[in-house]
Amino acid sequence: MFRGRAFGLLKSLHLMDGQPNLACKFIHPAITSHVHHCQKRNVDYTQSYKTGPSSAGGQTRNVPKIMAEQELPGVLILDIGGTHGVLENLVAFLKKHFRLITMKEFLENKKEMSKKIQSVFMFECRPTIDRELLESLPNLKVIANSGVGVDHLDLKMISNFGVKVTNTPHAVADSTADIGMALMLASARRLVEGCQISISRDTKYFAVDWLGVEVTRATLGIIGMGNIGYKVAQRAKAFEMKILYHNRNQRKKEEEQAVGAHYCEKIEDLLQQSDFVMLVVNLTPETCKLIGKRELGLMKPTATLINISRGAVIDQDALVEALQKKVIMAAALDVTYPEPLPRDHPLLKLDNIIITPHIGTATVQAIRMMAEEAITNMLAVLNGQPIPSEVFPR
Ligand SMILES: O=C(O)[C@H](O)CO
Repeated sequence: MFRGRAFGLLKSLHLMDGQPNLACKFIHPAITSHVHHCQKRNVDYTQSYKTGPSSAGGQTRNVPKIMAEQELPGVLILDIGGTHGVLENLVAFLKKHFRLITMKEFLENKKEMSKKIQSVFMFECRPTIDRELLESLPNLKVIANSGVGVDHLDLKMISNFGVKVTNTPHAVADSTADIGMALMLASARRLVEGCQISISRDTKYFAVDWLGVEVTRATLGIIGMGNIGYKVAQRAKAFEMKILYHNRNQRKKEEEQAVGAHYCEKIEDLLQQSDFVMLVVNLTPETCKLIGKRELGLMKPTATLINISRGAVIDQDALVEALQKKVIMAAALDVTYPEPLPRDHPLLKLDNIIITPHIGTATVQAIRMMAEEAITNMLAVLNGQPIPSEVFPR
């Protein structure tokens, strides 16, 4: 079992002394649909920055045109923790146009700064956006979240303050789908146990006593066919898997055809037929504890449950019981509640589970794209332009 701390967090506040004056969009060319989305809105990508030296895998990235001839008095608060090396060049680029400060610095100079802040730029769940913070930022216009999940934000309360929220659904898709596949393969082929056997140099071990199952041609049930779910389906197709999916609101006919997926109107049908069930939904009041005792009981005893969405989508007590009693064969979770689990949590005592510390987007590429997508959204709001990815209160 693998446990650890979540990757470094980036959080920032963006302060503007005057009106925003960036002719902006900030985009990674690999986010194709996002780019198309922006191109339809006449975005001008005439600037670029280098993510690092080419010898170290650095690339040239197009960024939005910035009206450098205009005065740019903005202040951007940026706490990028462990991601500093990865975002170094992006930070240097931003520094040309904004003054950068940290959240700590903001809190220490709240009185002087609070009126200047127009945007909060956050990675993961930091900083905490509560009523007190919102009350201290009278000119706040946007909270640009790096990540697709916004369950840590009280959207209604934020909207009541007249503040917009944006997210990064495109930047996260590939890396999160990769983690879904990695968990599925690792669980099926018992990679973590295998690693432990190798490390302990267990001479009594024979592979035939210790078999996994194959992912190839197995049935995968994807719950939530959004950007990430679709990327999972594309990968599963390469493994010749039979792909079932269930969406609460919408059937996705185009995606279905592209990957040869079958739509299950009833989640029960998907649960009963799948060898692997992968959860890729947003956490909302409707999806909270979507998978409980009843749903686990519908799954095959040979099935594996994979969760790359949010921990609370599963009733964890029910999962513990199902794994203990072998109602299902195994689980592989990148998300739990809380994160990390307390040391004595029963999930951590099971041997038919893999748990990773919410690393779906913990890649160099994803972190950069998330920061870029968030900045694109942030600048769009500040400039009164169409917002590529706005999240609305429900
Ligand atoms: O919400 C997301 O996109 C991931 O959990 C990373 O923040």
